Amino acid sequence: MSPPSLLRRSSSSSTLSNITLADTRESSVNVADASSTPPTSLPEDFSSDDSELGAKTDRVLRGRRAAKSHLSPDSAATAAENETRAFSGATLVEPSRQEQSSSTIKSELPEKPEAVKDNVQPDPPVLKESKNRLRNERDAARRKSSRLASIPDTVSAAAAKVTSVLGKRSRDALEGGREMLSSVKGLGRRASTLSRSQSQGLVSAGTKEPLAKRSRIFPNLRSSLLDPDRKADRLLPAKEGTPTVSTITVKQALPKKEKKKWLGKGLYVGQHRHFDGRLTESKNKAKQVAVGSTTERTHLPLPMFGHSFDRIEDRDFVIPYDVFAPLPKGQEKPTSWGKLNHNRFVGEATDVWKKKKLPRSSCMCSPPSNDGEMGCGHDCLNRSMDYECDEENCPLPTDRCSNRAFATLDERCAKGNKYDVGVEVVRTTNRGFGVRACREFQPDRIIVEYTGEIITSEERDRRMNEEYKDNECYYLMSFQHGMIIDATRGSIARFVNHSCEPNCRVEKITFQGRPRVAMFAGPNGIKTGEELTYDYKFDPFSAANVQECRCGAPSCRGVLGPKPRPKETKKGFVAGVKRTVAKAFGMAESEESDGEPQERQRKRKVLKRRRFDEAETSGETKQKGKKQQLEKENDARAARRAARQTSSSSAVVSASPTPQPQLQSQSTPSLLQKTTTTTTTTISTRADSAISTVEERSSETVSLLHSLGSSSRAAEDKTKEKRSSLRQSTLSFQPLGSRPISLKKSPPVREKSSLMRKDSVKKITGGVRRVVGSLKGKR
Ligand SMILES: C[S@@+](CC[C@H](N)C(=O)[O-])C[C@H]1O[C@@H](n2cnc3c(N)ncnc32)[C@H](O)[C@@H]1O
Repeated sequence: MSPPSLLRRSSSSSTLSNITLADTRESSVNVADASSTPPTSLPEDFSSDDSELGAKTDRVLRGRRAAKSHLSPDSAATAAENETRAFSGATLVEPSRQEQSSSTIKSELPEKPEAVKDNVQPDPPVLKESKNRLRNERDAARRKSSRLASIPDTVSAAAAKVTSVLGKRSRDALEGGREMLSSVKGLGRRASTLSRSQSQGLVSAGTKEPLAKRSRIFPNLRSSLLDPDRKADRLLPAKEGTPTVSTITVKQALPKKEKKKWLGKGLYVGQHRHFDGRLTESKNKAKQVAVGSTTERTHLPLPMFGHSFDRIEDRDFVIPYDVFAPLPKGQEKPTSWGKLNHNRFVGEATDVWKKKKLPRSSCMCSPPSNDGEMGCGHDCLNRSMDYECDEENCPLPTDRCSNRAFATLDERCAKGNKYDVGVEVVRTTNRGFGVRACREFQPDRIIVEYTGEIITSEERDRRMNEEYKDNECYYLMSFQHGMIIDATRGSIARFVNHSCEPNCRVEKITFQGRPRVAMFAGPNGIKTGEELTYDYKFDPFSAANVQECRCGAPSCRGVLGPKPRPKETKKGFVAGVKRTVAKAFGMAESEESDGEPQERQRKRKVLKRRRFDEAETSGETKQKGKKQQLEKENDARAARRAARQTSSSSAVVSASPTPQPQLQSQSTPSLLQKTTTTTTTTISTRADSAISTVEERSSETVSLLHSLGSSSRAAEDKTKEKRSSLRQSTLSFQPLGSRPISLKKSPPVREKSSLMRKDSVKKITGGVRRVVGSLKGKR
């Protein structure tokens, strides 16, 4: 009978054990050692009564099993017995191999001492020597075992590193692999994973169901590794007709094959499988038809491979317009900013506003014929007059009218979320705070309203002198009726910086009878992250207020506001210097001045004089003709009036046969004098009233223009031109800087309507005055 130890070794379940067996000299004690793998099968003919050593080893072994499976030593022993029966050497090892391995080991191992052979109780010295030898061998085996065990350790550590950079799914896979490795390690040493799993209640003695449930990724592999019996069972074909306990257990533990559940919603849901992100929608549809794919994508593509072709090929790609990228939290915030999201009239401005109501306007647009097209385009009367359409002044429904900027903005801001607001304050490198877009804005789209306190110019001066005298920045902008928006307490738009090549523009629009100022995207639109800028058209009023511009645009004017006009042209200056030098040296004036021959200069002067004379003459002639005509008319009118008076006062005179002209001529001096005086007075009175009438009427120009309809288009075009020039003055920035403003009173702000009025009034009054003057002169 072969020693139990040898058989125990030969029946090790793991492949590793089998390999080790051929060249390792291990004793029975080695098998029982804590550091070695517990045997999984025992020979059928093994008996614990064979020797005390064997019995001892067996007890130790049973004790360990009990500890690992949390069973009492007795039940462990029972389990071990069951296991012994179940995992017999015959079951696990092929007979030929078994024989071979047994014989190999037998031949390699030293013969048992005689004492052992003869007597079951060996002599103590012999036993001691034997024990020493065994201990040495055991140490050697332990070293080898730990070397083997370190391999899975290294692999496991590497796996842990990889896990940290992978996604959840990949991490799960690796986790499974790692457990697998530790199981391998456990097989080599002490099956640590198994015992841990057992301690966690994942594997119970009877069933492996919970563990099987947990290992979704490699259920078979993992459970077989955790359960060495099962692996052995799988590796070595069991004897026919000898179903073992392990076979039954494995069948029970087999998990159900789980079916992957794809997501039912997400960004790409609905796209067909052959969808190519680089193609247009129509091309994609065509491709789908060509491929014949009808399957819709019901899951998200993995993000790590998304746009990989663009990255690999270093190709540009467009981010969708609705990308929203706000700044991360913790940005520097401006101090001393009182937020005010609507205009507030302050002090006298309220009265001014109440007195000077803006006229109403209305458009006559019709809905566009094509579906989806928007009405109230450039030819909308409201739009051309900078009025916004609403239910009362526009016949189009809201969703067909494109002239509802402020209504849209109000709706957007009411939502109050960051995306709809779309702008945020940002610290710039060299211009203090600025405003950036955290989303994209289409061209001409309204972005943000410029609001603040509406004050009169007097209040502006007071504030500049008293409240803001130590400020570095001012937030004043021209408004309506000579009033000013002071956005020191105002909306975020006050932080928008100037640029000589701006991406936004500022417009004043009358919405429901009230003027409002807002920033609109320029013709190129605004991209996410761009800083908003507009041209301040800054009026510095004096050189002291001129500020250096740091916009960095290629066409930067260098200063905030219009470029300063050069005082003297280089040509004139050079010519002046030349003249001075010539005079100083007593030289005759050079033949050429400013590079022009004197003769030509003289001719030019003569020509100029002649033209001037001609113009004067023709003007005089015209004036003379007009005067004569006027005189004739006046005379006739006076004569008629005199005749009427004469006929009423004296019948004699009327009855006299004296021809009318004579009578006229007789009475001419006194009558004419009187008439002329009356006429002059009447004309001058009329002129005054005409001026006032014109002034009154001009305020109605807006509504008149509207009623004129198509015939007023030409007038509108002119108005448009004027408006563009007006915007410059109306929406220019008020003087900034530390200069006390009241010292140099700012010129009155010219408004659109007032400019129209003044121009037309000037013409009319000029004409009337000329006529009156000529009449006076005649008199
Ligand atoms: C209405 S504030 C704009 C917000 C201001 N940056 C702030 O931090 O409050 C106008 C002031 O900003 C500065 N600024 C704006 N645009 C500028 C530019 N292009 N170059 C230099 N300074 C500019 C000037 O000091 C100007 O007086």
